[in-house]
Amino acid sequence: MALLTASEIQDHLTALPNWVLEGSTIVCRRRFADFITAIAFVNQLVEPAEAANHHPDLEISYNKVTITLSTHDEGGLTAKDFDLAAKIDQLG
Ligand SMILES: C[C@H](O)[C@H](O)[C@H]1CNC2=NC(N)=NC(=O)C2=N1
Repeated sequence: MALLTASEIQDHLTALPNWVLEGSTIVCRRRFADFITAIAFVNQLVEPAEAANHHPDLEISYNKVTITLSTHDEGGLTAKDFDLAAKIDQLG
């Protein structure tokens, strides 16, 4: 899958306001009531990630989850990242 151009990335980000561009990745930071709720959210990521064969990088700090997406195989952002970001935005 082809790397997106800067202009394509900006268009996708406009449609996904919870995500920010950080280097060659997009990042979403979520805060939950507590650790259990944060982990429950992380568990919800498994199904869409496996279905897409596309996996987020995750950082968990108590009730905060940082989700970082990029296409490792391509070394940057592709449509796969924005497709998964949109699915993640639908999760609780
Ligand atoms: C072999 C396997 O299809 C690849 O390594 C997949 C798995 N999950 C992946 N996830 C992400 N984020 N980027 C990839 O390039 C990637 N590649």
